[in-house]
Amino acid sequence: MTDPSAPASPLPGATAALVLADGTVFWGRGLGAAVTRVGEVCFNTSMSGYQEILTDPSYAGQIITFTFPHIGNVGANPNDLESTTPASLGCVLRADVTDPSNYRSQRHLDDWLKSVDLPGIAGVDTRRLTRRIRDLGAPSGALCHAPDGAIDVAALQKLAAEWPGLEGMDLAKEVSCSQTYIWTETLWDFADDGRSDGFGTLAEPKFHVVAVDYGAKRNILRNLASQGCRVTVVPASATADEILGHKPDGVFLANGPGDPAATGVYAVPELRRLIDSGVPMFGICLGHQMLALALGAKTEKMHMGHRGANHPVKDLETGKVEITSQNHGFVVAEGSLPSGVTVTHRSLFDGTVEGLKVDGKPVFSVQYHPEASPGPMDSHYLFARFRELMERNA
Ligand SMILES: NC(=O)CC[C@H](N)C(=O)O
Repeated sequence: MTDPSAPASPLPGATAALVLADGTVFWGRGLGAAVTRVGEVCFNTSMSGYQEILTDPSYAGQIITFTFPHIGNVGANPNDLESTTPASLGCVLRADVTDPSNYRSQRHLDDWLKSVDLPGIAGVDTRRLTRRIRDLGAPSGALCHAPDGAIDVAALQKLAAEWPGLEGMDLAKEVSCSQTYIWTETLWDFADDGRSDGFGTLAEPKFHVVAVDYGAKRNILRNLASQGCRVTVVPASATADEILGHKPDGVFLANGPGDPAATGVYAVPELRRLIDSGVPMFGICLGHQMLALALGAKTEKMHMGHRGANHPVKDLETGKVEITSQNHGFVVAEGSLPSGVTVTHRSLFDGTVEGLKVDGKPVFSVQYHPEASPGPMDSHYLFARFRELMERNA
């Protein structure tokens, strides 16, 4: 039922609204599933790859604003999914979704959003919303798609205001696999040009990697397989004994959603034992943050986070700058790093820690997403670096 005291929609025929905890309302036209979702509102500046972004499990608990205005114009297909069921909560778009025009498209974005139960809102002034997030930090918000226009702003504001926020939330346990499984699919073969399922299969594995699944993206596992690794994917709750019981040549710590400190409660003691075991380790994003916690450092919530495919990062060892794909709202507090841990990479946007290595041990990590799905492939060398560590350790 519509609350009569609620502000009237300034947009005739509005079928969706995004209401922030402070009462700010963005009216628009609904797309996707006709549902309401409540979470943190963030923004991503990538100009492509909306399907990979929406299915990245690291986005659990988040409503994603796309700053790029034309989303949906290349449709949707099954090859661009980073997970089967999206953990993100919905999308906020500037322009209405036009008919898809791309040879890889198999269905309309609106149709795909419906099939995975995700709501969207189009027609929003995403520049205004993004500036608000930049200036005031990522707010809680409620996104409602109601095809009959019955939108109760006061009720949505209440939902947003009561949402507890990502700090202290362990969401890895919600998106992690429940059973151990084997991954051997390799990267997309561009020679195939996307006209069929062009993923390969690892023929002769050279290494065995155990990947701890805090919310792993498929293209990370494909990158490992393309480096010759047969990957055993284990749940986030796996113990060091279980992981080492697989006799891995290397241990990979995946990306994932939520607050690393909350996830660390059960994972950190296990990671400490893995670091001491001398096995080569590589962590990405949440995996990097968890590694830092296991080394005795602290993590903290960022003001608005880093989300996009255009973030410059400097490799402090080579002096090279790589353009990276990022998605994180927490960061390792540099001042809390113990001696024996070296900062290897730094953000050229805000100077924050983007990479670490442990002196004298085959252990390193990055805060960004070197698989770059979507994004430039400047950082693929890190998967080769992990393989080289395993070669040297053999
Ligand atoms: N991509 C990720 O792994 C995200 C890590 C963590 N949830 C953060 O927001 O900082």
